[in-house]
Amino acid sequence: MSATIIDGKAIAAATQLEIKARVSALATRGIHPGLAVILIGDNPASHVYVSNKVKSCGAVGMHSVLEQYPVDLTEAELLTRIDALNNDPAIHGILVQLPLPKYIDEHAVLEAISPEKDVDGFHLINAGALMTGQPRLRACTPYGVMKMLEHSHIPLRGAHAVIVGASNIVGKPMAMMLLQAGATVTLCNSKTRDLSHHTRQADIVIAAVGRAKMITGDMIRAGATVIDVGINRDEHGKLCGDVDFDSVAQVAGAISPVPGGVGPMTITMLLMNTLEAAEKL
Ligand SMILES: Nc1nc2c(c(=O)[nH]1)N[C@@H](CN(C=O)c1ccc(C(=O)N[C@@H](CCC(=O)O)C(=O)O)cc1)CN2
Repeated sequence: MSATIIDGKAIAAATQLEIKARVSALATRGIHPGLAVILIGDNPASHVYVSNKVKSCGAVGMHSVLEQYPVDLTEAELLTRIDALNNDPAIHGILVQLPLPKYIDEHAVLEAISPEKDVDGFHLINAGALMTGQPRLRACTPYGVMKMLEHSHIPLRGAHAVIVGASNIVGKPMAMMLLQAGATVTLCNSKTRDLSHHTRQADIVIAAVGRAKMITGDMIRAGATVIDVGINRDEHGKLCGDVDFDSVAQVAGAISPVPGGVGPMTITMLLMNTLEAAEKL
């Protein structure tokens, strides 16, 4: 293996120390950042993620509330809860864990969260602010990737970044953040012809497509930086990313692993957004 490992766990730990210090500073102004997490249904992975979010709040000295509802909660009931949290002065950040049950309109729910408390950065106002170069609250996963690149001193200005996956949560906001940092961005999707033609030209590849190990070493230019956003299970049921780590690590200059890469940064940037929302008071 020749690639340097971009250790998301270590970067997350360092960033959480900074957040903790800023939380203490806010306490001197009588402000205690608070996060409300809403979880609907019994998706086991979602349960793990929300419990890690709540634990991480405690670790940096933030207040959190976890509201868990059965899968038959109606959309109207959910909107009523969001409205109450929008008006709760002890709550600075609200997130509704995705995916939602199919019968609930995700867009309606995300737009119901006050943009000032939208610590996932998914509200149209926050997505639009990012798009027009005036970022407010930013989507946590791409925000975390930007921190990882910054921490690893990967040059972005003038670099060619290829993103594989164009979701609202990762691919699209990632493209906007990289563009704003001066990168030339290619945004690929599931219908892109000859994907490796694009990835082989990249200085930076961001894999966010949701297919286990689909980015292989032959698709990567020697020395490129590869960030793996995927969370999948391989044929043995083991957690893996969208990147075939073993073959890509032979050619890449730097690579983030799964687990221990982008995942811990997603949670850390949620804390950062909650802090930033509270600091604006
Ligand atoms: N409202 C939201 N829903 C979802 C988001 C989101 O940002 N906001 N993202 C994903 C899930 N997610 C956070 O919610 C998330 C996924 C994975 C991790 C993580 O730390 N993964 C670990 C491995 C964990 C494991 O063992 O399963 C790692 O990569 O090291 C954190 C957060 C969808 N929903």
